[in-house]
Amino acid sequence: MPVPRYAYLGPAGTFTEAALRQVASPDEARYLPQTDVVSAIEAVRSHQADFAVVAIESTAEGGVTATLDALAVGEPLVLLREMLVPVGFTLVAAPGVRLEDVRRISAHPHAWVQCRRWLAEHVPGAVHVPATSNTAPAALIAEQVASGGGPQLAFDAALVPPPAVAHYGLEVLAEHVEDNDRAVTRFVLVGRPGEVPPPTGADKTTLDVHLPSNEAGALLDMLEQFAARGVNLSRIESRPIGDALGRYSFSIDAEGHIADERMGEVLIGLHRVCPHVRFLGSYPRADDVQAVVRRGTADEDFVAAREWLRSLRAGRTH
Ligand SMILES: O=C(O)C(=O)C[C@]1(C(=O)O)C=C[C@@H](O)C=C1
Repeated sequence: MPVPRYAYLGPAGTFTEAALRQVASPDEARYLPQTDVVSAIEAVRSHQADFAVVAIESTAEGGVTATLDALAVGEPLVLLREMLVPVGFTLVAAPGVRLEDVRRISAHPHAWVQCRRWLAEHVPGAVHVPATSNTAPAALIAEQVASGGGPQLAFDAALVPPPAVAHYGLEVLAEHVEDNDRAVTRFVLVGRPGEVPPPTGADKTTLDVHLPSNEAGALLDMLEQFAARGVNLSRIESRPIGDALGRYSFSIDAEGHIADERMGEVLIGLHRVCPHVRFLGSYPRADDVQAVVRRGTADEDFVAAREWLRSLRAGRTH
């Protein structure tokens, strides 16, 4: 059996790597670090990787737009699993730097927003130097230290995941600098379409849907497909399609599995009323919360109703 290859946002020590470790240990898989989520997703499309692990949603920012946009177009891919990683940050620097000397802080844009209040209070006026990942600046500091001082860095300190501190041998300026101690990021395992993971009773289905242009009530029509079948949504976001102003696609996470009768009926309904529906997979929920099945929406209810219709069509009257 060939060793499965996983593309993910590196370098080593990112939260994305923590999510990947929940899927496959480095002893049984090849980890392929990438500089951004789009490259990780494209590595699967180009067959350089078998799977990608990417952030899709965070308690700080909602949907990760780079991921949503990369999944919405191009060769179809599917989500196979979701992983949750608690997120917190440590402010680090090269040895010798003091907190009062810090003016420029390197951080992934999502990390910066998650520490904004702490930074405004403790390092007022600090300038954000955007980084490609949470550990990219850590690797640069470690390189500079290893090269005995090397070329000057464009920043004085960096926000990094706590496990990266020991990995890169960094100096801690402050711990727990995150504003929300319940921050979580949701990651997904992305693969090429094939078999859909079996239903577990606690599943999610991800879709990308376009609405008919210039039609009053089109959004309501689309949402009614879910509401009428008792399917709850856990995320819905609009993203520009890009071909004209005012044209948006809707990225949706719905509770349930495509194998559930009610979800099947939702997809049939969406196919009827929406010009474009991309199925991005049904997969087990990381929190294992079972879907609440509203009265009249269990599999048996749909099967019985279909049987009743069949008998009416066959000439019976009840
Ligand atoms: O995986 C990482 O460490 C990242 O840098 C990425 C990322 C993200 O894309 O949202 C992951 C988790 C945190 O919410 C901040 C940044």
